[in-house]
Amino acid sequence: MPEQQSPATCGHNCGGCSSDCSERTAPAKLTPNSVSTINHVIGVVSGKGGVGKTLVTCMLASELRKRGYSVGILDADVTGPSIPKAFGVKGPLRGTETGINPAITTQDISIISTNLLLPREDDAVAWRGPVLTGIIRQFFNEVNWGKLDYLLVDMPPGTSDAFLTVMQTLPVDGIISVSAPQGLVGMIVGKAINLAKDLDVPVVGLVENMSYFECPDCGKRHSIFGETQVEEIAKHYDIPHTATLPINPSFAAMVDAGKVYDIELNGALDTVIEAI
Ligand SMILES: Nc1ncnc2c1ncn2[C@@H]1O[C@H](COP(=O)(O)OP(=O)(O)OP(=O)(O)O)[C@@H](O)[C@H]1O
Repeated sequence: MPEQQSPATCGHNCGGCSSDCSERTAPAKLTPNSVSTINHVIGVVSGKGGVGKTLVTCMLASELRKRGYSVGILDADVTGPSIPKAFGVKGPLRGTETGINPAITTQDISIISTNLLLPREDDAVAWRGPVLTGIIRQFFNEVNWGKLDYLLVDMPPGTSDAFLTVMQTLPVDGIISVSAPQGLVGMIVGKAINLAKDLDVPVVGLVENMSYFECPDCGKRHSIFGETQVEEIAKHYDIPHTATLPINPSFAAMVDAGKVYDIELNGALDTVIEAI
């Protein structure tokens, strides 16, 4: 949690202080730049790394786009960005007087990501918390997003600086949590859900990724990582909409080939899409 300041050291920066003092004001939310309007900001979070949050972000963006919405993705995973590769887009990006132009995929999805700003996509990013959070803010309010129905924010794993910055300074309408059917994952995902609730950000959906594997020969479903927990977690945390995704090697292959848009979901994420 943010540090608690004493009245003597108070800098009137409520976003960086957990004190519940009488002068506390809600942290101001950022607004997009003068050429941009964004109708809905949705965070995709997990708490635990490697559960498929980026894949789910890309799938949700693609599905929304296929339904005719204008969509952008803000890759808030500043040190481990993978959204551009999944869509097969590269930098460099160009700037204008109002801000930086996002990369646009062939399907017209706008993307901003650290990887689009680096000379080489495997260049390491070794920035500390304040720099990372500054970049996330700039990715929101110094990018020429234009008119977007949805901006999806792919969060880094965990609940540290980046998570707090997104939840407290971006006008997030709700989050979708991504989980996997392992007890440990469920517990850690719960931390992100609880923190979002503490910050008054509604959790609108839960996607359990790698929920099962369907044998391509006999069609039988196998619970590789354990039995599904999606309904149990949703009930426990009062999350209204759930969806499950199988383990499917073709998903990873499509991501690696930059063709995430072409993955056929066959309605797998419909309940969550309709919730946002
Ligand atoms: N359901 C799935 N079936 C097959 N492969 C998957 C599935 N979900 C994710 N993957 C693959 O697993 C890897 C990790 O997924 P992804 O990058 O989406 O996870 P993440 O939660 O965003 O990770 P990080 O914590 O690093 O941000 C990727 O190679 C991805 O393509």
